Amino acid sequence: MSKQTHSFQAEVAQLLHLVTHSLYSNKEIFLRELISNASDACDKLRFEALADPSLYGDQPELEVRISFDKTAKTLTVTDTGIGMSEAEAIEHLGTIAKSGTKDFMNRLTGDQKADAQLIGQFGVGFYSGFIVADRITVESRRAGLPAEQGVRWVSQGAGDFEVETITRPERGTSVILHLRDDALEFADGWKLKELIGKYSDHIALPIKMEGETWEDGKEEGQPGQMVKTGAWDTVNQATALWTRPKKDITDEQYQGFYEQIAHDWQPPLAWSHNRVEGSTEYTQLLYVPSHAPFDLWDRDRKAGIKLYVRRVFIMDDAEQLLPRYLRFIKGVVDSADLPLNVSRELLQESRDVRAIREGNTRRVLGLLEDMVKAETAPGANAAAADAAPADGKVDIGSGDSTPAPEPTELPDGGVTDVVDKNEAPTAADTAAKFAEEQARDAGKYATFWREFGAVLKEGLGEDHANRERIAKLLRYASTTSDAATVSLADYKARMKEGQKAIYYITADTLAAAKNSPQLEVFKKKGIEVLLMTDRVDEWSLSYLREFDGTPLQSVAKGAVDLGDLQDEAEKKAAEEAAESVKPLLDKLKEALKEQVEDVRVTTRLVDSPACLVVKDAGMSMQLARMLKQAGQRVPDSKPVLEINAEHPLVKKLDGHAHFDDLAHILFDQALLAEGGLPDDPAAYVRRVNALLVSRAA
Ligand SMILES: Nc1ncnc2c1ncn2[C@@H]1O[C@H](COP(=O)(O)OP(=O)(O)OP(=O)(O)O)[C@@H](O)[C@H]1O
Repeated sequence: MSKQTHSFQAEVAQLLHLVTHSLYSNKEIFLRELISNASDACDKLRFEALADPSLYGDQPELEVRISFDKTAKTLTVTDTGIGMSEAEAIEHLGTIAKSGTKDFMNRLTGDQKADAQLIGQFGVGFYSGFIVADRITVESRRAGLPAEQGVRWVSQGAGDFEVETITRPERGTSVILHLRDDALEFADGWKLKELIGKYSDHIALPIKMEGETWEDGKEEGQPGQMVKTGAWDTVNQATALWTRPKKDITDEQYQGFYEQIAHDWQPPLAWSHNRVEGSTEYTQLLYVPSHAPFDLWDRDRKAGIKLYVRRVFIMDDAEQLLPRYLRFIKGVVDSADLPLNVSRELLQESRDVRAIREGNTRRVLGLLEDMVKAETAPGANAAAADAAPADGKVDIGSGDSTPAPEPTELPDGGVTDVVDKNEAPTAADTAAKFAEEQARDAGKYATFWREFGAVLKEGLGEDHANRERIAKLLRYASTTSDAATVSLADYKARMKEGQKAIYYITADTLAAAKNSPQLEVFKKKGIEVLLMTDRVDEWSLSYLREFDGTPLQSVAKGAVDLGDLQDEAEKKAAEEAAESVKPLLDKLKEALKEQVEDVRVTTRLVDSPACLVVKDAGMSMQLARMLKQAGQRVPDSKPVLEINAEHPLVKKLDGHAHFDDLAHILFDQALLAEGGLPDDPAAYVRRVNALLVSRAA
């Protein structure tokens, strides 16, 4: 077929412009992106070939070859992966299927470093080739298609690309970059090897380069040069990182692997690498990222765990391997038990998967607990070091050569971690290492909480089995701390003598929570109240009725019962006040019968005249508002108006000429004070103005 010219989808053209301009200062990332695509293509072939081994044809090797030609100014990345048919090349290299790409463009900041980090997350990988090339030729043949059905795709990275049919004897893809004059540094063996080591060492597939050797000039005075030997050498480690013994892996390598699988160039906060043995056998390598992705709140967001079965890549985003509330975790699970042809449907039913999921959950919670320990016990001693390594990293036995040491049974579920006992360090070593790790880890949990705390809270409702562990990890702001640093245990330790509950309030913002009239009596008595402002708080706390034997009590629900914190005299005064204003309460009830369920005297107010509360079992007004905003149906329920009998405004009410207006103003103000809006704001304004005028007159 003759050449056809196609236009890029408008978004691609726009993207190309952005990519080549904004990433120019970080040129070298193109190689990582192209190798990553080549590796994905090989993974795809390996997976499809499980069902149809003939796809391998006469080329069983899966590998990536990188070659360059200084004279022709080209750099070529070739893989023996799945390849592309002509239609696929047009589709995959000419359009962007992902809806996230628009988001990508909106997020480009002009700050080149930040933008470079975004590139991988949004899958604009291939186009990064245009940072260093003024023309890219892609030659490909899809596995299973005959040699005559190869395709050549050529583009200069502007508005269009050309496609023609070619004969290509080999399966797979070659991406040929025609280097720009200012990118010729990449047509160099040393440079390329350095970049492969930096970015792609952990690709579980051989990356090969042709060997070079020095040849002296043939004649006197002629300069020598490097010449190709014709032998292809593997230049990366080419073993799946998670199968290597932990002691052989450096922190930099763990971080490099994280970059590769998470497409995140900021180092993770912590990781945990274990082989688990027992009735279900698997290796897990799980990372806690240091920042939230842009789509953390997207309900359809992909999960971050890659599933392998005996080192064969099976799928990305295996959502069954961790509960949803840990969806921010990235990593790899390699199962020894699952069948290679496992499907997503099968995963849902598998007992092994359930065991892995539970094991992963425990491990992540353990990692978080270790971060907390590192924060709360600086300078811990060797005894603590014996109990737990600071970052939860546990030694792993060798994947291949060394037989795994005997595991010790853990009481909680039959899974075990393999600890290489032969390598046991001395107590002094451990203590020194632990102290060093702690210094490094200080502040990590605070970072974690800031980024992911709100997601972890979902676990209260989602994961009954681990609810207590999750509860210990929660952090809130409180009337003693604006920062979300107060744990429920801290709170309990500070409770007043005679205090029977952990008090909290939910609101839209910290300011609204802090200044809520409902807090007045708590402030007066110096009782700490937790301030909750996450949308998920109210819902999640409905699953946490108590912590360590102490009930949690919303200060905006039910009547305040400060129990022993109120002395007899106060109780008596309150009862008397209630009696004396009874006729007023009846009148208010009548005036506001459309708005409120009841009117009663309160002891929770000091400076404000009134506030609104809901009944003990009722949905808080804050949650009701949130649900309504989200378009959900909310059962109609009216709040209770509580009035402060000591307040001058309340005292003035009885017998006032504008009683009805005042009653409504009292109600609307109470609503405003706790973050709501009057049903009829104009009527509220009218009433206030009428009163102001009548006073002025
Ligand atoms: N070497 C290759 N072999 C086969 N298909 C490829 C190759 N390189 C790219 N493709 C196809 O082109 C598509 C677009 O590649 P691109 O790098 O732009 O995004 P991506 O790989 O999907 O995303 P990301 O870079 O985030 O992994 C790929 O999804 C794949 O289908």
